[in-house]
Amino acid sequence: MKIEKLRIPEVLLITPKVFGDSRGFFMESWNQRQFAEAGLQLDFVQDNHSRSQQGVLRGLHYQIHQPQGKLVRVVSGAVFDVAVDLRRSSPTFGQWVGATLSAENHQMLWVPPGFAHGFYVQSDMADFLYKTTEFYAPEAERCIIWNDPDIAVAWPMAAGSMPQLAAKDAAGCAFNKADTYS
Ligand SMILES: Cc1cn([C@H]2C[C@H](O)[C@@H](COP(=O)(O)OP(=O)(O)O[C@H]3O[C@@H](C)C(=O)[C@@H](O)[C@H]3O)O2)c(=O)[nH]c1=O
Repeated sequence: MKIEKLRIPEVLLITPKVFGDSRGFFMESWNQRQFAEAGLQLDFVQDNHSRSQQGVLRGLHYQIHQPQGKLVRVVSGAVFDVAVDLRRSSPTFGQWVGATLSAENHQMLWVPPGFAHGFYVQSDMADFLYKTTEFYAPEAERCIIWNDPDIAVAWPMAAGSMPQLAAKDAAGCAFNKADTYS
């Protein structure tokens, strides 16, 4: 398992070792010891699975209380996955990083607590799996609008095209009015 820091160094891109053979493949999708060696002692409490069709965008989501760390991956299809730093004390506050996660590249992203998270589905369909370090807390849920001009995520979609959004995501908050972390 290779664990790399991205431009925002707390966000990690994980490339598992994939053992292919005539039956298919095997990989470890989570290894507590290797994350501990990389400085992250994580206790996951929830595993989630969502399926989305092409053009769906979910995000940019976070929980202002009980902030969740998320270890995210794709087991069918491909998405562009994004983490936005919402920690006011951080030198990268308001910045984003992204990576393409797919069933083909098997890569995972570690999105730490203190970040908003979202993804855009590029394949016909995508199955998205993630582990979280805190339970779902709907009253603490917040959403920043996906196309906020200050954050300016470079979503891989044609200029002027609109993603498919949940009503709550279409009504997401502007970054400059959003609740953030200290
Ligand atoms: C996230 C979540 C939702 N739900 C329920 C609430 C709702 O009725 C239904 C669909 O929820 P949502 O529309 O919020 O699902 P979704 O838009 O997929 O929300 C997720 O988006 C990605 C980007 C994240 O980062 C996640 O943390 C989470 O916010 O599932 C749970 O029961 N537990 C959960 O942990």
